[in-house]
Amino acid sequence: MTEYDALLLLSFGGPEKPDDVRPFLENVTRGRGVPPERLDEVVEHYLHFGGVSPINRLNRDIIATVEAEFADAGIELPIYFGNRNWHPMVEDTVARMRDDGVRSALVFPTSAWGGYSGCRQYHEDIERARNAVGDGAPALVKLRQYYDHPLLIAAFAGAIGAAREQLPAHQRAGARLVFTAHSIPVSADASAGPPADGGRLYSRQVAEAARLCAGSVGVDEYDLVWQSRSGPPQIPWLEPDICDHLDALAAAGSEAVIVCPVGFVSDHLEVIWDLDTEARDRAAELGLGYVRVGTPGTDPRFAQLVSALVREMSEGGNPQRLGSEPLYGAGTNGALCAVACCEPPRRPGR
Ligand SMILES: CC1=C(CCC(=O)O)c2cc3nc(cc4[nH]c(cc5[nH]c(cc1n2)c(C)c5CCC(=O)O)c(CCC(=O)O)c4C)C(CCC(=O)O)=C3C
Ligand SMILES: [Fe+2]
Repeated sequence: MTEYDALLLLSFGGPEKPDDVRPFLENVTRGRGVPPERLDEVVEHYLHFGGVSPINRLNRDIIATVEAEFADAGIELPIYFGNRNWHPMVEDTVARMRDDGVRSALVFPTSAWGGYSGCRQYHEDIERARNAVGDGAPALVKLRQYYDHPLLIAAFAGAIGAAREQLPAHQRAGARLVFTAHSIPVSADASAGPPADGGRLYSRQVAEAARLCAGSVGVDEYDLVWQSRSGPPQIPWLEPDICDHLDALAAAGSEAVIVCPVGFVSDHLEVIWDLDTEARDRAAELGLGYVRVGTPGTDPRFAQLVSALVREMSEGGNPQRLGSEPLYGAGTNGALCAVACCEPPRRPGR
């Protein structure tokens, strides 16, 4: 059994006060060709919530539930928290880990998926942080993708059932189940995963997770749509967009929707703005009943999932999983998990 001294929860990061919003967005979009008009729009989304993204608080809540779960499970690993784009920055956290004497740590990413943004970029964060710390930086071993883990699917399935109960009784049976995940450029999806697997690893994993969740709640007919597209309008991203899809459902005579944010582990800004604000308003205009499914982050099964991944990595054994799409994502010190996996798109100016 390999010995590890700590777990690092590695996430995206978000602003915690109005003055943080611009510098945070500059970190996120550095060199990525996101047009200024889109950025101005996103600034407004954050300011709508007082300039505070819920994401850091949610990650601290996740850490608290995982600490309790580790205590129950007899896993003696302190948990550290670091982000890609905002404080606590992963570089600072890894420096603190070194100062605390951590030699070797597991890294739990808050994205369940393959693809550049959801997986490879986390390897890059690990490598950048270790380089910044230099001598004595701990070895960092990233945990694998977990999009089809039975505990994740069970948490979503439970939340779908609970959401259905929130609809008025007469809408429950007929409500359309709609899964949604973060859109990415079609070109980024095409290069997601090792080329030998044929690409599209992100959208294939999302589609499989949706199928598994629907199956767990006994629903045969459902939809998968995308949200929160960014980038210049002439570049194609995964479609249909959630709001366009609500129009189509209303036109086809649907009376209500159950919207499941299968692509997100917690209620961060894309969920509370794009779903709880924009999509909900659209549904109201269309006269569609609307309920949004809760995310799994604070479900005890999510903490158990972290324990299970830690055990799997330290004790070996086959991954517990329900799906069959290719599964990657584990790597040491930022090394890629497979040859040419999730090559980043070429962007202007790079
Ligand atoms: C696949 C995916 C996930 C899920 C996997 C994972 O969780 O990692 C995710 C998560 C998140 N994305 C987030 C925020 C943002 N994403 C942006 C931009 C982008 N996201 C992309 C993809 C993804 N993003 C892409 C292809 C871009 C275009 C620019 C680029 O090529 O990188 C921008 C720039 C402005 C905009 O254009 O919207 C912001 C502010 C937050 C924090 C929210 C909060 O504060 O609560 C979280 C968790
Ligand atoms: Fe994003």
